[in-house]
Amino acid sequence: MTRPKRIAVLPGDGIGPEIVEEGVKVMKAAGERFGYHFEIDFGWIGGSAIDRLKNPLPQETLTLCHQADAVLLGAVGGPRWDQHPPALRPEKALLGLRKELDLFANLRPTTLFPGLEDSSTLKPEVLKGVDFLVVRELTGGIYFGEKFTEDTPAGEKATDTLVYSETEVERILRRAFDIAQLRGKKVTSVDKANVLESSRLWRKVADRVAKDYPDVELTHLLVDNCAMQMIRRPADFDVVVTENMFGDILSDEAAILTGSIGLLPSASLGEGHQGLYEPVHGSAPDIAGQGVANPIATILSVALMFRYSFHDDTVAKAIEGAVTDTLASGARTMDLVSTGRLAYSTEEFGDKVVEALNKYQPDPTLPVEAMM
Ligand SMILES: NC(=O)C1=CN([C@@H]2O[C@H](COP(=O)(O)OP(=O)(O)OC[C@H]3O[C@@H](n4cnc5c(N)ncnc54)[C@H](O)[C@@H]3O)[C@@H](O)[C@H]2O)C=CC1
Ligand SMILES: CC(C)CC(=O)C(=O)O
Ligand SMILES: [Mg+2]
Repeated sequence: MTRPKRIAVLPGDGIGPEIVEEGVKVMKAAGERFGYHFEIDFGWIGGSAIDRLKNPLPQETLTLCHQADAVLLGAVGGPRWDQHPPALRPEKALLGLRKELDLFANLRPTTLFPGLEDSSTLKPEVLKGVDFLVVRELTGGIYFGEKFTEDTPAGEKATDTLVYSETEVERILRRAFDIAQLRGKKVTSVDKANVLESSRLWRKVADRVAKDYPDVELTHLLVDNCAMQMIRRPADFDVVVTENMFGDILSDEAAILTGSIGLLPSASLGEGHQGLYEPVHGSAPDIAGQGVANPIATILSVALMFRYSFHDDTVAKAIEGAVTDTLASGARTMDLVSTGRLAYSTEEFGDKVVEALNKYQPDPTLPVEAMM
């Protein structure tokens, strides 16, 4: 039996096309091995869409995404478009797409691959046992609030507003608690309730929601303290739930626990099965076009696509296992390589993962990942 799936693929800007090519390669290899047939539609987004169609998020791209079972995205943005007006910036497309598909829950898993302890700038003993999930609210908060600039006697004045409704806060907290029940049963809710009204609402809702999950332990942390604890005692965290901007910042920090931001995947989900899968990192203009970007974050995002949109943990685990095996064989991209060792190109690493995927034997003793 072949399972048909329609995938919208949006390579975007900078290293986006390079890493997405490897993600698609692994997705197709997984499809061949595990009986999926993919119909792939490529779409323009971000700066490349501005250049071609004068619109960072063209209607045809939105239509492809609406029709798809899942969306795979590279990254958007770059210095070329940094002076554009707000509505014509590449990043506007990403925010618009997340909002349009109502993907309010951004899952950003942080785990340490065996053998990569030396790639992190932190001490190996601090990293032992790191395995947590940042659940970031993705369609509200300061990135979506009213913003404007005005001329005043004190010069130009710029305003960004941070707004959250109880409904928005409750649905992301419930998602975090639901996931925690399937993991380590610990939720750390991160806010700035000593200063922000929106955070006081967040904390009040978190306390109320927690009453429905008596088996899950809730801890509140102020975001500044959380930023510190995350690198001081990272193995203590299980599910970290927070608002949009705090989650954006904390998840980049979390990348350093694993060795590189080139390793962190993400899944953006709403109420249904459809999801947007993309690396946590950006378009990395500093290394774009050189064939040296780490494709692992994108490949692991494909694994999350199988897990969350196709509810197929076997394939997700096979892809994750293939990445683990490839790293165990000593293959490293430039961001992970230790001095004196040879780095694989983006393409070579992708080929290695496909090779490992074709050889991968599932471990029958491993439990099937608990899924929502
Ligand atoms: N989801 C998205 O599309 C995102 C887009 N951006 C955009 O990307 C552009 C660059 O932003 P930055 O702040 O430089 O963040 P970035 O994440 O693109 O890069 C930060 C650093 O990490 C490195 N890096 C990132 N991904 C890598 C990979 N796969 N392999 C090896 N090294 C990697 C880069 O070379 C750079 O030194 C900006 O225009 C920004 O707005 C930033 C974050 C997310
Ligand atoms: C446009 C930005 C909000 C993208 C970003 O940094 C992210 O989602 O991590
Ligand atoms: Mg970010």
